[in-house]
Amino acid sequence: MKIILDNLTVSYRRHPAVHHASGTFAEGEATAIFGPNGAGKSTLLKTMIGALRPDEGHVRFDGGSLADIAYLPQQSEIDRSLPVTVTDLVATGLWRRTGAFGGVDTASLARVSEALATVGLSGFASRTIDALSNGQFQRVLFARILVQDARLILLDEPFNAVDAKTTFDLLELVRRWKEEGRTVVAVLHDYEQVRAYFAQTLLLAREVVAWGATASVLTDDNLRRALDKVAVWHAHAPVCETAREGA
Ligand SMILES: Nc1ncnc2c1ncn2[C@@H]1O[C@H](COP(=O)(O)OP(=O)(O)OP(=O)(O)O)[C@@H](O)[C@H]1O
Repeated sequence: MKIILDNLTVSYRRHPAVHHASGTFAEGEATAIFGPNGAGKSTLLKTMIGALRPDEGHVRFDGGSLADIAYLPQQSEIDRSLPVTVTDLVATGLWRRTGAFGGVDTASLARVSEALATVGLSGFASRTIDALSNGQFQRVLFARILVQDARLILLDEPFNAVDAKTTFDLLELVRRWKEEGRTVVAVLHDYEQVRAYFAQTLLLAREVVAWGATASVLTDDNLRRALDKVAVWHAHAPVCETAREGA
């Protein structure tokens, strides 16, 4: 499925965090969203899943819909104090098929077990999620994405505070998803990870600085332009005039 941003502006109290962004996330590609802190990366993902409403412009899905998306928020936004088991959490990835109260049948349990094995967590099925390390928890969330079987996978800083071995294993899963023809979009801060696993990059600094083949986007010149843009806008982002007209 292809995702098209059409002149997208998203604001917090009319101060734009994403400003007139246009472009296309290519189908079956792995695209990194790269940019300085405060560049609007998380805001863009939240708008793509429908959690934030644009002031102006649209997100369009070509060949799919919101229901085909698996979204992984930043770890800091997830409540890990809930007394749920690893199996319970991974099984929520099946809700789209079973409904929230559909129960977990034998076939579903088999899918959950298989996903846990794939992420190297066989034997963790009945642990509660508060008893996991950051890396183990992130493996569980990737297992949940596996059972979701989504065409579009959105990941927000998936390797933050995650150990090197887990990061490597989960990046290999990203590679597999791409080989399976899924569309993967990930917010990342690690330049080497982007270069090794993401053929496409969107460099965002509130506005689109560059978008295309990673090698041509992540140039010194573009990175400097991105930093300059965010430095100027970050502290006193002005009210967007077009957003104000629409408000
Ligand atoms: N709920 C909110 N209310 C008001 N302003 C917000 C809110 N969330 C984000 N912002 C502001 O919007 C801008 C973009 O934030 P966003 O989290 O999208 O950036 P980011 O590129 O994901 O940053 P980081 O790399 O630090 O996670 C920032 O200036 C931020 O302070």
